[in-house]
Parts: sequence; C-alpha cells; structure tokens
Amino acid sequence: MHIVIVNTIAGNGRALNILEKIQHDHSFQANQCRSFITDYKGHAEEIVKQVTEIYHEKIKTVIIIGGDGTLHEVLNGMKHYPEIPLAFIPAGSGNDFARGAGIHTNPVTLFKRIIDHPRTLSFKPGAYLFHNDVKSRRHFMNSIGFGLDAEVAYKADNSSFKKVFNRMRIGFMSYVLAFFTVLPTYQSLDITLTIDGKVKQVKGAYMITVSRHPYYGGGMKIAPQASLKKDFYSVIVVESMPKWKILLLFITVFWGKHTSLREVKQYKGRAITVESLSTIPVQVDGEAGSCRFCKMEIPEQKRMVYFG
Ligand SMILES: Nc1ncnc2c1ncn2[C@@H]1O[C@H](COP(=O)(O)OP(=O)(O)OP(=O)(O)O)[C@@H](O)[C@H]1O
Repeated sequence: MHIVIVNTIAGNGRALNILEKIQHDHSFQANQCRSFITDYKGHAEEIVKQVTEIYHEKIKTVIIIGGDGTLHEVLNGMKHYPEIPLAFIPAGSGNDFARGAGIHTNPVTLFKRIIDHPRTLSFKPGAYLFHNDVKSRRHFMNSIGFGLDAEVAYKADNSSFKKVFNRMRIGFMSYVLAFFTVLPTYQSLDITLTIDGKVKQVKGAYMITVSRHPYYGGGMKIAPQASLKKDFYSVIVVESMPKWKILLLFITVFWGKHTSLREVKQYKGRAITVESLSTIPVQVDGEAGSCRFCKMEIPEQKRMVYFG
C-alpha cells in the first residue's frame, strides 16, 4: 500500500492539481494508493502518525505532495518508523528540500518512478530539541536559523503579501519584502554557540544557521558546503556588520557567494547547541517561533527517500 498525503493549500493549490493528475494515472489505480488531504495545520503529522501505527507492515511508501512544511510534519509523524521510505513530490512555494535533494522531475513522471523504479537517497535528518528534554526531540530536514532569518520568516508568514506572491508563483518575493521591512530595526544577538563540545561566545551576531543541505528561503544558498550525503551540519554565523553589507550578503546568498564576506564564518559539526540569556527568534524548516536554548544532533538512524 502507498500512502499519499496532500496539502491542499501548498503552493497555492498546486498540490491538489498534481493529485488530480496522478489519480488518473494507471500507476495510482493499479498500486493500492490511498490519498489523504490535510484540513488544517499539523494535520499531516496526525494522519501519518495514525496510519503508520495501524498499517506500518503494509505500507511501501509514504508519498508527500506539498511543500517543506508538510514534509516536516510527515517526517515527525513517522519518526518511529524510519524503515518506511518517504517520497516527496514538491508542490510548495519554496521547495528547498527538493533543491537540496536534487528532485527536479515533473510530478506525474516522478510519481510513476516512485512507484515503479525509484532512485533512493539515504540520509540522516537533523534532530533538535528546545528544552533539554529528549521526549520533545523532533526532526528537521532543511535548516534551523536563529536571528534575522527567523524574524524574516515570521514576518513573511504573517503578511498579507505572501498569498499574492504565491499566487504569482514568486513566493520568494515575500521573504525579500519581509527582509526589507525587518532590517531597519533589527537587533543583533549575543549567543553561546557550542560545536562538538567547543564553546564560542558570539557577540552581536545577525544570525546563525544550522543546515542539512545548502538551501533555504525559497532558493537562497545559505550553506554551500552542506549536503544531505554528509553526516554533519554546516553552521553559518553572520557576525556583526554594517547594514549596507547585510544587503550585499542578501544579494550574494542566492549564489552562495556570501561566504567570501569577512563577517560570514563557516563551521561544521555533529552536535550543536545555541543558548541565549534572552528569548531569540528561531525558524525550523521555515516555521518561525522563539527560544532560549536549542540542541541539534545528527541522529543514528537514516531515513530513505525515494525520488525520480
Ligand atoms: N488545509 C489546510 N489549511 C491551512 N493550513 C494547512 C492546511 N494543510 C496544511 N496546512 C499548513 O500549511 C503550511 C504550509 O504548507 P507547506 O509548507 O507544505 O506549503 P508551502 O508553504 O506552499 O511550501 P514551502 O514550505 O515549500 O514554501 C504548513 O505549515 C501546513 O501545516
């Protein structure tokens, strides 16, 4: 049995169009595919949790049609079943995971290949927790960012212009606009950063990003050296710099050239902790919130992803 999870609002309705196309395909009808449509935020995670608990022995693949937010939910909904392969048909507005994993194929062809002859990628997602409580441990597959990027993600998600840009298929523009709104009043961060046991005091940083692959924010190449094939994180620290230089960073990041700026430092590690005396903005796979502590580790278990 193949489980297909569809987020109706992802990519401004693109996921639903893709579902309609693949439902008419012979592979869908001939291969015991059961589709589930999300009705609200967090629903994908609930559906997958229930379905995998009941049918885990019968499920061949969980196929997601949606954006990175849906993938994040599904990854966490089935974290107790790492042996069940995941497949991702990108239909969001940002689709950074698809970029990082090299998924480019057209959706119907991708679906057929997932069912018949999938190529596989075996990778370790990131694991994170906010309260040093292992029960609250969750997974992420793109990045966790602290500071400016999280503030921008929050602003973009809660803006009226996001829907307009998504409808025009230029979803990244909502981040561009949010960036220019947030920058003038943005306050930098004082953070204690620990990478594999080595402690660094980071004063006046604009942001710290911990990545599993290079992309975020709808195509910005924030961590050019990160790769899903490597079992460590790429950590980018943007130190204090004049605001005009932040603009330069914002332009060059689309090509991954921002790392040549003196204030941009790159590190790598398997166990990362970010701590602050005050509450700081954080984004996990694009979902914005706040925290004072975050621990990120590379888990033991790998997750199999099918793609075309
Ligand atoms: N029916 C629904 N109504 C409202 N929100 C939903 C519904 N179904 C899913 N969601 C939420 O929609 C959010 C956005 O979904 P998703 O990230 O998949 O799409 P996207 O934002 O278009 O893509 P990307 O993250 O790649 O930019 C997720 O947080 C998800 O929980």
